[in-house]
This record gives sequence, structure tokens and C-alpha cells, in this order.
Amino acid sequence: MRCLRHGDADARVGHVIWIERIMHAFDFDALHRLGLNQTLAAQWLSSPAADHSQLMRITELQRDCLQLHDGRDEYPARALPALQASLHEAGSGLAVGDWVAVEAHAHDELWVAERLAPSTHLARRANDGRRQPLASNIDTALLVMGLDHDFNLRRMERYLALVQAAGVMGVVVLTKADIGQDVEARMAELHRRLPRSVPAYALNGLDEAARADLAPWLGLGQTLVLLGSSGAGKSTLTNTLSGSALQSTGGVRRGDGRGRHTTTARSLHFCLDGACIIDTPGLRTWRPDADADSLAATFEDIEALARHCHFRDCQHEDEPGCAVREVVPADRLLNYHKLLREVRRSQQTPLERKAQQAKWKVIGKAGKQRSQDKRRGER
Ligand SMILES: Nc1nc2c(ncn2[C@@H]2O[C@H](COP(=O)(O)OP(=O)(O)OP(=O)(O)O)[C@@H](O)[C@H]2O)c(=O)[nH]1
Ligand SMILES: [Zn+2]
Repeated sequence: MRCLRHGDADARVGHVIWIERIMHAFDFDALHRLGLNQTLAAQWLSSPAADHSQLMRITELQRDCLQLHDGRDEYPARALPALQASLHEAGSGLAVGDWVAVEAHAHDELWVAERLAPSTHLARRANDGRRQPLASNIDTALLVMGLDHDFNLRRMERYLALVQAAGVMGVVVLTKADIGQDVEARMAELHRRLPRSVPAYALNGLDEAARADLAPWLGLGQTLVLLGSSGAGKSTLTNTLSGSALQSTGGVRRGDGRGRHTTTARSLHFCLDGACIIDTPGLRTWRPDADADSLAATFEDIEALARHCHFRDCQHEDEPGCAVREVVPADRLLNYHKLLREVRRSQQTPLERKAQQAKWKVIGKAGKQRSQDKRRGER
């Protein structure tokens, strides 16, 4: 992908045509196909920006260069420095999936002037502690896990907790049901461990039937992401859901069923059943991020039981009168504690982390000193 530069004659001619073409009336149907829902549409139409700019969705983002989609075509664009600054100040930033107000300025460039508040937002914590936006306006996360050696309930629980904490619906998809062992036993194990409200499917990602299984999540106007470890079957399932195996390879255009053509973006796949899938490199290597409160909300069984523990600050380890330990499976409890620790650590600023490390160092030294003293005393 490249951004347009001034003086790039060929690009400029093409661009003038784009500008004339894109400045058309609001077309809900075209944008609905890109994942726009009624709520966001109403939010847009009531904003002043709707009078003089165009609503588009970010389909790709590399440094300052953006790719935008208007439901018909893709366009390169940049974000206005003022927008970047205000988002940065709020500890946020643009992400694939954001809906934005686009202005065509005189010097034949498209500029993103505003962002519609996203309904949901997946982010990760970078090494320096900053939040790094990954994807916005996601309705459903398909949590993909293979029924082979990939199967790991603890990891599934972790994905689920963290997408739910971001307000995204988590749906468990166990792939490789055609070759997996103990499929029924593993499904039963999953149902015992996870809340009953979590939908779960075992399927063969290579089989067309997967579309029927997942139909409730694939309707028009829905946006999905697929999360899971490498080799779990995300690409395979994306291909099956988007029918790309049926399309001639290399073709980037396909009909949208209404005689019009829609350009397929690299990070955005259109499902045969109407939904779109966002797939960016960042999501592939996603390290989930959430705050302690929303995490606790997804382990509400533990939080509810904890109110009946004898001690108010019960850690549910070996305290007497613990109401949690005897009901909640030990492994789930262990996972919960591990996640909480991780979340607390990731919420620290670099300075706080340093202070904590220094504290542990002092405690460690004191411990060493004590055991040395003790040994000396024993001699
Ligand atoms: N038999 C069978 N094979 C599957 C299924 N799903 C995926 N595979 C195979 O598993 C391998 C990995 O699948 P991918 O779809 O590439 O996995 P991925 O999650 O996209 O992996 P990354 O791109 O590394 O993140 C491929 O050889 C697929 O053909 C399934 O449901 N059944
Ligand atoms: Zn307890």
C-alpha cells in the first residue's frame, strides 16, 4: 500500500475522479455490507460532520497511511494531525474497523477528520506499557482452537475473559472435529468449565457446513474477528466463510449479489452470509489486555461466592471458611488468579513496574539475609 504524494501525476488524475465519485449521498446499504449498524448510522447522521464529509471504514493502517472503504471501493488517506493529537492525548488511536469522517481537501488528498466513538475496541499493551489499538467495532470474536494438540481449556478461558472484558461476544469454535480425538468428551469438558451462556461449536473448518453452524453470527452488518494460536485453523475457516476457495484466486473483485462490485480489502473479508471478518497481523499475535474490574466481571461465579468467604480479603488458597475453593474447580481458580496478576502488572506504568521490581528486590534481599542469619544461628 502507498499513500498519494503531491506531484504524482498519474495518481492525481485518478484521485480527482475518486473525489468526485466518493462525495455522494449517504448510502446505508453499501455501508451496512461493510458492517455499519443502525446505531452507528444514527450517530453519524446526527453529527455535523455528516454535512460535509463522507463516512468510511478503515480497512488497513500502516504508520500514517490508511486504506479506507466506502462499501464500493478502497481509497488511500491520511489522518489530520489534529485528530491524531487528540486521540493520542486520550491514550487512544485509530484502528482497523474504525468508522471515520473523510474530507476531500484541495490538494487532491483524502483526510480523516474525525472518528466515530467505537462500540468495542480490542487493544494490546505494548512493551512500554502503552495501549496499542488493534481493531474497533467488533461484534463477535470466534475463539478458534483445534481439537488436536492445540486444545487447552485454560487458554480458551483466557481468550473468552479478555474479549468479553472488551464488550465483544465470544464464541468458541473447536476446529478439526473431523480428525480430532475424544471430540464429545472434550465438548463435555468445555461445557463443564465455561458458563452455559457461551456458545460453542465443534466443526470441520474445511467443510461448507461450518457456515450453517455459525449462521447466527454471520449476518449482514456484523463484524467478526478470529482469534487463536497459529495453526488453529483461522485462515481455513475465513476461506470457508468468505467462499474465497470458490472464487478464482488472484481476483480482488467479486459481486455483492446486487450487480455491483465490491473491492475486497486485504484485511477485510466479506462472508458469503453478509458479515465481514477483520484479519490484521496485529490480531494474529494478540496478547489480550483488560482491566481487573472487567476481568472480575467475567468470572462472576467466583466473585459471587467470594462474598460468603469468612475473610473479606480471602485469596481462596488455604484460608478457613472459604466458600469458593470447594465449588470452583481448582484449575479455573488458578487461571483466574494468574490472569488477575497479569492484568494488574500490565496496568502498571513503567515507573510503577520499576518501583514494584525494586520492592521485590528488597524483599528478596531481606529473605536471603534472614536465612543466612538463621544458618549462622544454627551453627
Ligand atoms: N482436517 C482439518 N484440517 C484443518 C481444519 N482447520 C484447519 N485445518 C488445517 O490446519 C492447518 C492450519 O490451518 P490454518 O487455517 O492455516 O491455521 P491459522 O490459524 O490460520 O494459522 P496461522 O496463519 O499460523 O495463524 C492447515 O493445514 C489446514 O488445512 C479442520 O477443521 N479440519
Ligand atoms: Zn475464599
